[in-house]
Amino acid sequence: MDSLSPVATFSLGCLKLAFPLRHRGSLGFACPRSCVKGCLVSAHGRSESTAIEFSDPGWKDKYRRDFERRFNIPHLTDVFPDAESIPSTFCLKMRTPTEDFVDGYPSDEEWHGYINNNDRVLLKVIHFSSPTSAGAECIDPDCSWVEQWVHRAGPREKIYFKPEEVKAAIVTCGGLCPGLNDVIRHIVITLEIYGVKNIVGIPFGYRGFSDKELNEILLSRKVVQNIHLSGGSLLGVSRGGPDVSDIVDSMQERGINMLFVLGGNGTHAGANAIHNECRKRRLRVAVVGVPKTIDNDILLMDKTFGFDTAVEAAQRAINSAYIEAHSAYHGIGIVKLMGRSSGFIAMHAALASGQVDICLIPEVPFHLHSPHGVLKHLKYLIETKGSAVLCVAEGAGQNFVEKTNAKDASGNIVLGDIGVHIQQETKKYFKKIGIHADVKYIDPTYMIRACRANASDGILCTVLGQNAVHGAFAGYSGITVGLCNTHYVYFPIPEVIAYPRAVDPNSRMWHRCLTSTGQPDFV
Ligand SMILES: Nc1ncnc2c1ncn2[C@@H]1O[C@H](COP(=O)(O)OP(=O)(O)O)[C@@H](O)[C@H]1O
Ligand SMILES: O=P(O)(O)OC[C@H]1O[C@](O)(COP(=O)(O)O)[C@@H](O)[C@@H]1O
Ligand SMILES: [Mg+2]
Repeated sequence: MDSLSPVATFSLGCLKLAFPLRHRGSLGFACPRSCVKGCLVSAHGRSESTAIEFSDPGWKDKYRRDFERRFNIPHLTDVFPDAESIPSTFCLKMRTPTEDFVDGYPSDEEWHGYINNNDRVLLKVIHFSSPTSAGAECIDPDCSWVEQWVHRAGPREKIYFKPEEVKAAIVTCGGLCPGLNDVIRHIVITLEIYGVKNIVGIPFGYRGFSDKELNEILLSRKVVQNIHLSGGSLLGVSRGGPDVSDIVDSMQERGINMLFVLGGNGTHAGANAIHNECRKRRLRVAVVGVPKTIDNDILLMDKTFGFDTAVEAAQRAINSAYIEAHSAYHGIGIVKLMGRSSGFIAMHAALASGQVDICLIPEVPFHLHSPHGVLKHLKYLIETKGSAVLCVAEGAGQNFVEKTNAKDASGNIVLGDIGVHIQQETKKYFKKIGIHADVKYIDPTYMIRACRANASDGILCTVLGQNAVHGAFAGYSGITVGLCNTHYVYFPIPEVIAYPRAVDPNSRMWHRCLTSTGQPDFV
């Protein structure tokens, strides 16, 4: 059993069976047809405590109700039932930016383009008719169709913050990712359109809340106008930092009542904890996340911003490896790509380039030296094609490299270098079998994430940034923004970070990758 696989447990009377979910991304289901009584499998593939009797004709309603409860997005009125709303100051008809609304907010005009709070987006759009369909995500053994609706993102007609009373802060945490500046820019621009004048950036991630040497960065449309033209983050990023209670103390001191948090799963865990702490202290604060990670390891969304750009940059590294390998006598190009526990970058870059013969990802175990291992296949490729390109995700094959037992400041495990290991083993192997091989190793590491967002990511960042602000003004907190089946939605944070999203080896995408590389099973 793949040790990375989350496991769902199904109760069968006094028997408990465990089935690997093979990283189905969501709603993975692996219950045998004989299973008459199962547990609710959550949308993130985890078993829930609520047992569902599939023989009960009302089980679907029960499932839907539970789903609605889990995907409910927290709102200020949950804690402050008397919180009053005002008509939105955001509109599609453009105002003069200098207008001060001296006569009150322009609510008497006919503004259009608002989202109704009851608008929903379908989370899953495929009706799998059988659990054996490729990539099937089923709830019950018959793979019945159950609609799962999530909340549509966008501007609401009523808002819960008066713009002149808002102090908004933006913080970027974790590793860099193309598009951070684009998101910052659009958060600032949209806040200004609502009428917010007090906007600050917290420098260097969560650390900026506690480090007295670091000052807030004042933000305005003028300051952010051109920041999207370069990669990185205007505000800086960091891992580690103060604990949640110190962060909320600092927010209180600074008077921050809207916090926009750009980061990956760690950052979002922090954002959710900040949201909970604010609720505990009964602070009228909106905490809204925007998922950032080149690894694309956030659940339930089509993709995270920066991923496309990283794939494009990774593809360029693969192309160089191909040219080197193809131009050398018995050339072998090895490329190591980022992807801590998810092989999305490697898989997509391999697919995009069409030049990869072997793609190795953390989700799919492989052997190096066995008769069906990677090295044997490299020999076959050299003998038949004359050259070969291998691309490996950094989290793959960690069983072959020495454990470092080290963690970074955020508590992420520091991985062993699988790229260098494969390079060395390849050289040794070809020397041993007496076949010439010219091995070239490329590790583009930070080059794939320190770049400026491409056009597609630029648009994604723009819409995510805008929707983050709409969500905060609408009074939601503890939420994040995502792209779901090409529509923009709000998710409650815990649902998207329950565990890292990973490539499903049974998915069509991985099969397409295998079709493209032509690689066999390496076990
Ligand atoms: N479980 C957690 N609870 C609170 N904060 C966290 C948690 N995990 C990580 N963080 C904080 O979030 C920030 C970014 O986390 P990290 O894992 O480095 O990057 P990413 O958000 O990209 O996954 C760090 O400042 C870290 O201290
Ligand atoms: O050297 P750093 O900054 O720790 O970054 C390395 C990690 O950052 C990533 O690019 C993205 O990770 P995050 O989403 O946690 O920022 C990983 O693929 C990689 O393992
Ligand atoms: Mg992370």
